[in-house]
Amino acid sequence: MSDLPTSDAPLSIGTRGSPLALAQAHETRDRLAAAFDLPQAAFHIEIIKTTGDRVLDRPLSEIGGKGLFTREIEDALLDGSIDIAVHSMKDMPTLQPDGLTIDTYLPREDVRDAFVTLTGVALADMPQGAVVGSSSLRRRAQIAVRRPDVKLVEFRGNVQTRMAKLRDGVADATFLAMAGLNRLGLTDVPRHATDPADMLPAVAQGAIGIERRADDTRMAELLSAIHDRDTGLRLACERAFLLTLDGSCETPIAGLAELDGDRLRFRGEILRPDGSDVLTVAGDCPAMEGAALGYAMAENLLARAPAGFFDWRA
Ligand SMILES: NCc1[nH]cc(CCC(=O)O)c1CC(=O)O
Repeated sequence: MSDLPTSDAPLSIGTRGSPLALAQAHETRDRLAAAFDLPQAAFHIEIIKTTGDRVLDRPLSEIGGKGLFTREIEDALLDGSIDIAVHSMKDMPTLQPDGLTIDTYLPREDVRDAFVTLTGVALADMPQGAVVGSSSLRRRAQIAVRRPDVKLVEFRGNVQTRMAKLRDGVADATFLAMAGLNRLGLTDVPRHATDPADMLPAVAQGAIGIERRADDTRMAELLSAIHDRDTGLRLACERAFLLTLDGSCETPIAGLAELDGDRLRFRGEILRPDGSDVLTVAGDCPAMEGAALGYAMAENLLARAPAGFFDWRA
């Protein structure tokens, strides 16, 4: 391997500064260090504040716009001040700006949503009229479908803030990604992992992707050493599904592709935000053909969606 990073010329890893983002950047650094037998000093972690980090008082769906958590980081890649950027793929826009690419994925964490309370019960066991805090359009719609009696309140913030809100009685429960809890080592947070067969996660949930300049062949070569092929195959399908639906809406979307031998099996759904309608789709394909399947699954939903399905915001 030519041209490995050194402590004099470290590889610069761009990331947001949240505890979860830092854990993901450290995992990326540690995997690269292990793959090439490099010291930590051969890497530099560059923390970059994004619009999504600055605006804390409004639901993200209200701020709107693409790339709330990514624009400033992508600018740093484009101007050469960092070499790679580590992202939660769940938060990534489906298309990257000209000149950038994501083709490296770390092994995927748990894809499930965790239903978090002070006691660890499931959503189905919550009392009538319980209050659930979530600012995710998808989770809110999925809760409304399952428990129309539940009262939904907006809820943002990191795990500690959310647990404090539960203790203060602001809400009885919230949803968090199992992946985040696991990556932060938060084993003591009472949670009930929801089976994806009961509630589909967000597209790309639990996946970390690494972005680089498209023409940076040195980084391409380095990153190929830590790429997880299975995650890449699953994400190709899920991201094609999202991309195809994306143009039309800010509609709640869920989807999950899983490998079964040499087959990829996908399930997806779109919902009305109030939970009054859910359309689901499922299919499978050879593992290498996930992008075509994701596209076809989305086209299927678009063809079946009743008039006005995507117009809820108007
Ligand atoms: N939207 C925020 C976000 N982006 C990624 C994760 C969790 C980790 C992951 O899914 O990879 C979270 C927090 C959450 O949903 O609980």
